[in-house]
Amino acid sequence: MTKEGATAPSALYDGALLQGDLFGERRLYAQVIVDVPAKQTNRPFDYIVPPQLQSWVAVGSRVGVPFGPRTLQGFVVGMSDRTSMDAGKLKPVEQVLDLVPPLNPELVDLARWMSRTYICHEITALQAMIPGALKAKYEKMIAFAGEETHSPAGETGRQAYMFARSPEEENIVAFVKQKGAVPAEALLRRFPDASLMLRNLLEQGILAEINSVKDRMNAKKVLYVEAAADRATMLEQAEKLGAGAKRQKELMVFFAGQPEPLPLAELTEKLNISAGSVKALAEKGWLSVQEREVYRDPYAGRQFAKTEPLPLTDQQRGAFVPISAALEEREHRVFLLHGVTGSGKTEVYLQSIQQCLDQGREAIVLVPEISLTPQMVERFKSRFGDAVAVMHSRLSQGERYDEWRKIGTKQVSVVIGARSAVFAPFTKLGLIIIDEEHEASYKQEESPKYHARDVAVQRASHQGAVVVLGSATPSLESYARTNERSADRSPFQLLTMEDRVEGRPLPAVHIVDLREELKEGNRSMFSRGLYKAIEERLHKKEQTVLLLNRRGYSTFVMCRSCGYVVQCPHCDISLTYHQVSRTMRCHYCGLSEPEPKKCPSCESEHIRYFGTGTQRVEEELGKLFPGIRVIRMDVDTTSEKGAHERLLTRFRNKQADVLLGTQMVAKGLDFPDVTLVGVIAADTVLHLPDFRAAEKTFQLLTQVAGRAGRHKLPGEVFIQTYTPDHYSIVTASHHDYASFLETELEMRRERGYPPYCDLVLITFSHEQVPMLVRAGESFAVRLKDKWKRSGAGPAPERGGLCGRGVDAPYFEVYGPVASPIPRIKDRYRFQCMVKYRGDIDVSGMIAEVAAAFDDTVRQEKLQIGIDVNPQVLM
Ligand SMILES: Nc1ncnc2c1ncn2[C@@H]1O[C@H](COP(=O)(O)OP(=O)(O)OP(=O)(O)O)[C@@H](O)[C@H]1O
Ligand SMILES: [Zn+2]
Ligand SMILES: [Zn+2]
Repeated sequence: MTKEGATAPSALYDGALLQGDLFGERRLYAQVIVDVPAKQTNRPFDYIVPPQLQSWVAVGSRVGVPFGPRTLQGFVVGMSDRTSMDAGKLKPVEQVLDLVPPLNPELVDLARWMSRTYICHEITALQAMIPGALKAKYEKMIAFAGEETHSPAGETGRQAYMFARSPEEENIVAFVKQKGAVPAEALLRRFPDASLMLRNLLEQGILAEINSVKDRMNAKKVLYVEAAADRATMLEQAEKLGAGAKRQKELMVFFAGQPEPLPLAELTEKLNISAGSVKALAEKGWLSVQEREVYRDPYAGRQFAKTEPLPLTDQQRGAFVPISAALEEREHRVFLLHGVTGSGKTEVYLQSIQQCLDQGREAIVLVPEISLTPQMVERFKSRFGDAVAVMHSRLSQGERYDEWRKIGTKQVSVVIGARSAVFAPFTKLGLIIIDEEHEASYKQEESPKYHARDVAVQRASHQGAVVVLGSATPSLESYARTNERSADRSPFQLLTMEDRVEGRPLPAVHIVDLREELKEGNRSMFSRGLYKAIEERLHKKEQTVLLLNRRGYSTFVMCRSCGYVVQCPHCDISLTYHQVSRTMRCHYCGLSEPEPKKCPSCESEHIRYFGTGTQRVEEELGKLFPGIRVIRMDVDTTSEKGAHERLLTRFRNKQADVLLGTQMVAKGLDFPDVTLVGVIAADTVLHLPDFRAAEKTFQLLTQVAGRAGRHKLPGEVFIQTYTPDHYSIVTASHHDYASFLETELEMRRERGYPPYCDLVLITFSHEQVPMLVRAGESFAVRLKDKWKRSGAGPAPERGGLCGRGVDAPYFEVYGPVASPIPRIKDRYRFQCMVKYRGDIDVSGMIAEVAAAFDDTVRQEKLQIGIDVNPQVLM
């Protein structure tokens, strides 16, 4: 049973029961968003802040609050001395979970913005901002309800306590009383046979059951030992110890000369003594043992040699000066730094950060998870030392939590991390850098489906901070914004670095036509050119990087003789092969065709779906070059903690000739002896059913080519492909972003895709197809209706986007059609795509339509997923 009025222990009071009247002199109310992601709870609820908690509760605090029969975790999103509710009916905040609020008003606002923009519950956005360790864990606690509480039950509790009979019951009560509150589980572990007695005590009101919110992870604590007396006393007492206490004597002498506290573990190891000796001396009062909070430091013991700023090249200076000026002005600006691979973008970042720190402000650096390598971290740690916290998913939950805590306590002023580091709770943010800004991994694929780039811009505008988006291959969306003409969005400022530092040349790129190789009788996965080039590197003891892009493998059908890829006649997108039904399907319009037996273009029978893995490439390398040392880097070899780092370190130390891998070898690596890069098959991404396929191909090829010849030795690149004439491959081979951009923009304009419009993908899933079709169609109709009634005019004809001027407002709903992945876990999936342009509150409209489906969603188990500006169209 739950006791009315018994106040839960607060984390602040270390388990002691809170006391006192609910209303002190000052009335204070907290608006709280509770930990229930549902439509009914997607708004703040008012709670009374009791006087003893008033100095601890602030906007951004995590609290435990009663909600129905439960106690829930919640976030305080507002504070007020009045409430529009009936104050007499409001319940009090029970717990405050942190000494320092983990979020701040700016982040709370950001969560509201995310909730509107990405159509998600506010609690989902708030939860995304804190490390997993702080997500709520609910625990049943047993507390003493007797004389110490002033709760209504207090009196009976005390009386009942006097009637408590057995000594065992007395023991339990004494134990709970001493602890203040004990987790029910722990209590039963301590008194294994006491469940019946416990129930009695609860029923008599001596003990009370309370719900408590706990963190999943606690700060790590370590025992520290230090001398409890001065040097002379320690030595004097050491003399008095008998011969039997040799170890204790040693310890006393040691501590006589040791003014600083030492961790117990270190002490026992160093002096080879047992913890028992320490305990004995502590009991005698000569040593003191204390618990201290420590940080789990993933980089403990690592030395980072300090680096000094490099004198900037002219092009670096050209980029740095405007960034520096904006920082100086404390002006919110967004820069797009377009610098070729090896142009020295990192040094521009480092010096910009330095300036930001010199102003007493803070900086966030985002890098794609995959390129958050030790090398990258080292560059920042070496320049800024302990001021840097690192956050990525390969850290343990505890390590991540500790790195994050350093931000709140102002021990660090730079955070380098993957996507979610954009939420680092800095309050004096001056600069956010997003390296490789084109990377799809900046988009979170589960709710809240945010894009770190948009969040960064939003945060920076709020705090008057500068954003620098860096890339050798900027996304079309970002590039287009450097030419922004609409009144409601400010343009990004373009900064360009066209050359590598010290005039090092970009590598020479050879495109190899694999159809020719086959014609000449070469069935190996290595063309003759690439084979010779690898052989040469082995001879010269230089290194090779080989990229095998597995994404998209086995899904498209291609002719090995002529390179023809089966495409949808209506959509200009490759058809996807479905092995089970042996059919080819279009995921945009739903077309389905049987698998072809012969190439429709050249009649060859060498037409088949594509497939090859890194393991097979490794085997073949071994056969072709006996004794070759290969490091394979893919999901299989990097799943273990630290494996990624270990493999790269081995490669850097030249313990291997070839680094073979998936996308993870393409980014950020800077190894002086890599002079050859080979791409086994460049087409794999190209034929994904995705309007960004060409862009992704261009980016990947440019990035991986950029790994070669970055230092003294010149580099060379081989791109093997069945479509050597595709513009994304041709332009990548010439390092020609401008030409790629021109062609690709024209395609996007014609087909009506970003950056010429925005997209929202709405995915419906259900066990039955008819239900889905009905729901999808009704959704689309309602949405179109809303648009019409908004007075913005009739929806244009299909394809109308390209006919109109690129600036005219536009709105159209496509579908419903089957999703590219038509069934997941026995649920069928359909989707609608909204394309729009202009300052239209499409998120708001969709949210309203979705709300009308709430009942269906609940009753019929229909699921509706909404993805604003999706990166993945599956
Ligand atoms: N001003 C400078 N003087 C001398 N060397 C420099 C200078 N700036 C950068 N470098 C060196 O040039 C190399 C390439 O720089 P960096 O790795 O920053 O390139 P990048 O632009 O980030 O390339 P990528 O996009 O491929 O990651 C590095 O080895 C770096 O130490
Ligand atoms: Zn063919
Ligand atoms: Zn189609």
